[in-house]
Amino acid sequence: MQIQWYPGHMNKAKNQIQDRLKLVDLVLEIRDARLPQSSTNPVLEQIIKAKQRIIILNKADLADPLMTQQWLRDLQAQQQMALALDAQHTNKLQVIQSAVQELMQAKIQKYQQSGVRNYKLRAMCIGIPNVGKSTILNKLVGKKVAVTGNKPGVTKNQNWLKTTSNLELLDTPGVLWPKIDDEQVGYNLALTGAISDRLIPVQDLAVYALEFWQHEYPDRLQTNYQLTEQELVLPPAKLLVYLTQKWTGNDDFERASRRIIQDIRQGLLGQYTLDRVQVNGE
Ligand SMILES: Nc1nc2c(ncn2[C@@H]2O[C@H](COP(=O)(O)OP(=O)(O)OP(=O)(O)O)[C@@H](O)[C@H]2O)c(=O)[nH]1
Repeated sequence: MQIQWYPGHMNKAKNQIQDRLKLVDLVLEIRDARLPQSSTNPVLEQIIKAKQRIIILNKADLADPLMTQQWLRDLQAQQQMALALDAQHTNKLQVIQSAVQELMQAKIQKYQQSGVRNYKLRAMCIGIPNVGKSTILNKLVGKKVAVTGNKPGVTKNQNWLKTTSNLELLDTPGVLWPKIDDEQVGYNLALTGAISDRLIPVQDLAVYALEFWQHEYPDRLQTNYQLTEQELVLPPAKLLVYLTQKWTGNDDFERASRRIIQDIRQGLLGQYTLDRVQVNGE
């Protein structure tokens, strides 16, 4: 798989995030609920760890609800505050405000004890492209704000965006590039549209998706594509051949592959979570 990755990018992202971290009390780390693992960066994880953090599994409306619950339990078991969100269809993000107050309890108490009333809690949104950072920022602020974070170096003076509570947000979200040294992570990111699927041959992506659905959600695959029991268990590459012939009447594998990927993105194959929680013994 050819995915361009240069250490320079990583260093730049690392330095930018590190600089901005000094300005905030906490980090709102936005992940894709379908990819709680693949949509983060293990290297930058070390830097962020130093700060108080709330992990937001966004796009929960697209993810498998049972898996989301398992992921939340898993994160909470690691003493990590985490919540699931559908920022697209939720107007008020009170759930984030409440989590911030809970996480910052000790700091709030200190302010209160020293008689400071108009204290602010400052946060930064962080996340890989397309996870919903702008959507969340806009909704927390209550209006559409220009987000300049994806253009490194543009913003010199940091602006603070006010929300309806005592939370203020840095106007430049930190872009957390995914670390793609694992082929499966690349496939997961491409399937959800987090990275361009031109980076991976479309047929490979379709075969990967078929294999995943055969394994995790066979009923939906069977119903949606009207497969017999025998067809459902074909090796995934053979299943793609079968579907291609059925749909295109010829060997237009690319068209059939695109259809499968489109069906997944449009939700025709249901809610799904590509990163599975590792349960002990698995
Ligand atoms: N279904 C669904 N879509 C969402 C949700 N949140 C955001 N989106 C959509 O996901 C796409 C990306 O959202 P953005 O808010 O632009 O994401 P971003 O992280 O700021 O993206 P970059 O600017 O690329 O870094 C948009 O089409 C949003 O409408 C959600 O909770 N559910």
